[in-house]
Amino acid sequence: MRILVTGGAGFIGSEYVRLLLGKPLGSADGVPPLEPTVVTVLDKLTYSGNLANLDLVRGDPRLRFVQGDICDPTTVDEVVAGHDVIVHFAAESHVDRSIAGAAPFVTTNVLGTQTLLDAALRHGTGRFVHISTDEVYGSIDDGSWTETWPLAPNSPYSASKAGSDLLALAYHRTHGMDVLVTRCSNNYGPYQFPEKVIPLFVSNLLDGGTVPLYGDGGNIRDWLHVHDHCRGIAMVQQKGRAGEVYNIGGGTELTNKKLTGLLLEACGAGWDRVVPVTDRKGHDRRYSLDITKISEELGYTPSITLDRGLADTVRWYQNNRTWWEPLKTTPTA
Ligand SMILES: NC(=O)c1ccc[n+]([C@@H]2O[C@H](COP(=O)([O-])OP(=O)(O)OC[C@H]3O[C@@H](n4cnc5c(N)ncnc54)[C@H](O)[C@@H]3O)[C@@H](O)[C@H]2O)c1
Ligand SMILES: Cc1cn([C@H]2C[C@H](O)[C@@H](COP(=O)(O)OP(=O)(O)O[C@H]3O[C@H](CO)[C@@H](O)[C@H](O)[C@H]3O)O2)c(=O)[nH]c1=O
Repeated sequence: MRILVTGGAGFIGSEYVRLLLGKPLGSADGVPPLEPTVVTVLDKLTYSGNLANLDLVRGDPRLRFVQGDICDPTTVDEVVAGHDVIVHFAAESHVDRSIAGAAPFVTTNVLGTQTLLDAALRHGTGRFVHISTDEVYGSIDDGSWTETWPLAPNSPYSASKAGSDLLALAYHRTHGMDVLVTRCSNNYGPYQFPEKVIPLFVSNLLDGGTVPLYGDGGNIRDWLHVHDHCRGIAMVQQKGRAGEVYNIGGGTELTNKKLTGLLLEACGAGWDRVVPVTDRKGHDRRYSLDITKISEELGYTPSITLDRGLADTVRWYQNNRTWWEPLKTTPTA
C-alpha cells in the first residue's frame, strides 16, 4: 500500500509516519497491521515543519520526502498520482497566529485541502483521511460533543478547519469519494513546536523563564498524547467507514490552571513563575469529546495516562534542547 502523508514533517504527522514505518513513540497495541510499501511525505516545511522530526525513520527505504505546497496544483497532482491512501495533516495549526492574521489559514487549510481533494478525485485515490479538530464544534459548557453535533467554530483557525472538514465530507457525498474525517482534542508530546501551551510552558520553565497564563486560567481542554491520536487515526484509516466522522479524545479534561500546576511541579518550579496575561480574543471556554463511536466501532481507547505522558514529555524536552532551542530564537513570521 502506498500512503501519502501531508504535513508529515509536523508534530502529529511525523508521529503518524513513525507509526506507519514501525518506529512509534509508544506501543502499537490494537493498531491493525499497516505494512506500507511506500510512505510519501508532502510538506512545505513552514516554520512548524522540521525534517529533524523524521530522524527516527531517516534512511527507511520506504520513506520519500517531497518539499511542496498543498496549494500548488501541479506539485499536488504529481505527488498524489499512484497513492492508494492520503492522510491529510498539513495545515496552519495555531489559534493565536490565526487571530493575528487569517490569510494563510484560509489559503492552506481551505484551498490546500480542496486542491488535494481534486487531485485525489482525478487520480481515483482509494481513501482520503482528513485530520480535523474538535474546535470545529465551538465551545461547550456541559456534556460532550458527538459527531452529529452542529459545527460552530469561533476562531479563524477553527473556521478554516470547519471549511476543510465540510469540503472533505462534501467530496464523499457529491463524488462518492472514500473520505473519512477525524476530529480530535488537544495533542501533546515530543516534537511539538514550542508555541502551543505545553511545549511553550515547559521550554520557558526549563530556561528559567516565566509562563503567560491567559485570562483566569479556567478554560478547559481535553489532553491526548500524540501517539494515542495516531493510533486512533490508524484504526480509522484501516477500519473506518467511508463518509463517517470519528471523534478521537483523551478523556483527560483539565483547566489551564490545573495543567500549569502539573507542569510547574514536573519542572520543579513555583507559582511565582506564572504571569497572568490578557485573555485570548474569543477564547473558547471548554472542549469535550464523546468518543463512544470510535471506541465501540473500532476498539479505540487511549493508552497513555496524562501523568505518564506529561512526565515523558517533560523529560523529552529536558533531553532535546538542541531540537527546541533554535526554534525559540528563529523568527517565524
Ligand atoms: N496539535 C493539536 O493539538 C491538534 C489537535 C487537533 C487537530 N489538529 C490538526 O492536526 C494537523 C497537524 O497538526 P500539528 O499540530 O501537527 O501541526 P504542525 O503545525 O506541527 O504541523 C503542520 C505541518 O504542515 C506543514 N504545512 C503547513 N502548510 C503547508 C502547506 N501549505 N503545504 C504543505 N505543508 C504545509 C508544516 O510545514 C508542518 O510540517 C492539523 O491539520 C491540525 O489542524 C491538531
Ligand atoms: C499558547 C498559550 C495558550 N494558553 C491557553 C489557551 C488554551 O485555552 C490552552 C491551549 O492553547 P493552545 O496550546 O494554543 O491550544 P488550543 O488553542 O486549544 O488549540 C490546539 O488544540 C486544538 C484541538 O483542540 C487544535 O486543533 C489546534 O491545532 C491546537 O493548537 O492554553 C495560555 O494560557 N497561554 C499561552 O501562552
